[in-house]
Amino acid sequence: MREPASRADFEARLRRIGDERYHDKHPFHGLLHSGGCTMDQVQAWVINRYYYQSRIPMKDAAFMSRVEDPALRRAWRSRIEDHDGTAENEGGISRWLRLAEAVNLDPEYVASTRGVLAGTRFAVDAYVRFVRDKTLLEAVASSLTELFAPKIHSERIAGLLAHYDFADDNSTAYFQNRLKEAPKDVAFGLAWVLDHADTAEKQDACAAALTFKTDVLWSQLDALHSAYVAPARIPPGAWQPGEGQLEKAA
Ligand SMILES: O=C(O)c1cc(C(=O)O)c2c(n1)C(=O)C(=O)c1cc(C(=O)O)[nH]c1-2
Repeated sequence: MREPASRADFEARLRRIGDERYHDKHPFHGLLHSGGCTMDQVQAWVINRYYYQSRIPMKDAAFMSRVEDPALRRAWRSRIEDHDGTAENEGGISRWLRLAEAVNLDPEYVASTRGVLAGTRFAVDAYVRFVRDKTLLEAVASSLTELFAPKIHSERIAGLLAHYDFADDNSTAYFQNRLKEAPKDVAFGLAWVLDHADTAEKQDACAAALTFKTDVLWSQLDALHSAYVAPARIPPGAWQPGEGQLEKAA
């Protein structure tokens, strides 16, 4: 029988997956963060990325519906509140729609998810299904891309503020908040995975789940890049620049 890797080696294996495959290395993020995106491309990103945001609490609800341990459900449920909000706190979805307004998109249009690329839908829906259908261990492991998210959120805040007129504390509030919320989630998720992946096979399954998730993220940006960056090839039915605007440009 194969021995499982030590905790430290297993964690290093998971972190290497992020080093090699996380979507901070995708060329679309290079464009966005360096000020190279046109406003049409920024709008396309906001519209498509909303679909990911909108599905995250649904995948967390799918996860929780399968958890029998009340302590695990209690640790997990703040993820849903972070996105959907509470009576006291605005959630991430509403913050994302503030970003939509700041880039002159009609938030109702964005929330309708009309015009979202098929490639975005396929990738995001696959993530929700993965979490619904795989083991709880694989589901938690697939959330661990958030280990690598604070770096990209910091880069994004700095890049947007430096390069785009729409960027300010209001429009970047989503990312500012994630910097506060994500560390507690990922510390819990990582410890849970390290505790529960107690065989070599389970460790392999966790690595595969995290790899799958990096593919989910990368594929969304591939779809966006192919549709909206020259030579742009917008698929039938997808958002066309000029649609869903808050107000007509003067
Ligand atoms: O901007 C990003 O690059 C990024 C990446 C990820 C991620 O790594 O999945 C998440 C987020 N943002 C995010 O804001 C978020 O709320 C989130 C939840 C999850 C998850 O898998 O449960 N990932 C992410």
